[in-house]
Amino acid sequence: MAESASSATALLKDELDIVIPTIRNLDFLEMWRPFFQPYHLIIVQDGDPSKTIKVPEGFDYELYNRNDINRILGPRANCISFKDSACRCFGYMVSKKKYIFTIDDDCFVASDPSGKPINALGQHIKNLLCPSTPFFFNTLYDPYRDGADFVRGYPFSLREGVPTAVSHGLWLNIPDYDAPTQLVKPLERNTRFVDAVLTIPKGTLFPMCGMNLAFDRDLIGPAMYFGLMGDGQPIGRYDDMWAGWCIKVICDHLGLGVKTGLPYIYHSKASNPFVNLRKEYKGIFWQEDIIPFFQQVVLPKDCTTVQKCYIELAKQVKDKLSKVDPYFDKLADAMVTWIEAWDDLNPAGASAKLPNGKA
Ligand SMILES: O=c1ccn([C@@H]2O[C@H](COP(=O)(O)OP(=O)(O)O[C@H]3O[C@@H](CO)[C@H](O)[C@H]3O)[C@@H](O)[C@H]2O)c(=O)[nH]1
Ligand SMILES: [Mn+2]
Repeated sequence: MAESASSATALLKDELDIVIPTIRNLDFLEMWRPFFQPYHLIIVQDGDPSKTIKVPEGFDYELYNRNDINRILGPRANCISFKDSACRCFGYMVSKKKYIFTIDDDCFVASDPSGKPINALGQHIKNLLCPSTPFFFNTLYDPYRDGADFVRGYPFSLREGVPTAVSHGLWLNIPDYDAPTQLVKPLERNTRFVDAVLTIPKGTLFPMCGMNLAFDRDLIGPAMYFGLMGDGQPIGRYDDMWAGWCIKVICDHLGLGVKTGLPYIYHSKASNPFVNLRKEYKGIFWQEDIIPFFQQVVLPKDCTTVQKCYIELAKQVKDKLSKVDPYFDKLADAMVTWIEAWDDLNPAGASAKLPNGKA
């Protein structure tokens, strides 16, 4: 029987939104009901806005389609992707909560090796409420976990850790492989459950997947822009990757932590590798320039807020990546538009206790 988060016991019930990008009906929520029901959902409906998305009874949600995005953002709506899961970042922008958990609609409840259903949301909350250790690697993994600690030789001056901004979960069954790997290994399934949560060390980038991801919106929200993907764009399936590289250099600069590992979800279906190849191929060779760019990024000391960091990053993208392809010039402008829209919808000091409801 799944351990359920009743309204009374649901951790961060009024401080966390669940953001779901979708082009399908949301029947998958039935299996998540024991864990998700107490929480507010923000559904970002992609594709045809005239299509009706069915949400199972009993969930508290707000739903935005493309007409809503255009109405709310006006001309700035062009920074939100269309016909790509990148549209989910609109949900981050309109949320009024401190925490976000985002999950794909083909991600089901996974079971741990004992067969117990995994409360992925509960584990993300644990990860976010526990410090990270980006400055010195603890070889016994998460030192704050019951039954573990800092090992001998770990500097005591670093044992307080830093605030955790991002919790990156993993996937059983269909792994998040790129199209070439998917084509070479069509039958490969991830059956390996690794019972660990790791802080990604400072100065190390990672490939962030958006299908099972949580973050502290107050600490890093403005940098969680999923870029220009999908319709009318030369690239797709690099939405979460781009956001992951941006948030990691900013977290490193601001002294915030990023964790990966538990929780697992069960990724139920593989998207079409041929369609994926068409979306990804430019990214596969562009990233050989993008990664060295992010590895050399230095943010000035006076970049003391996420917005200032992000605007500075956009400038450097424009200066140094536009020569790779004019797309990056457009992307850099969209990064600035995103921050303008974010600050419009989230004026500094606005109470996080605002009621739910359509922006
Ligand atoms: O045009 C679209 C397509 C899909 N969605 C919604 O987005 C998620 C993910 O869709 P799907 O599971 O079909 O695709 P995956 O390849 O498994 O997605 C993963 O790869 C990355 C693609 O960027 C991403 O990080 C992962 O999500 C579902 O909820 C679809 O309903 C959409 O909104 N628009
Ligand atoms: Mn999927």
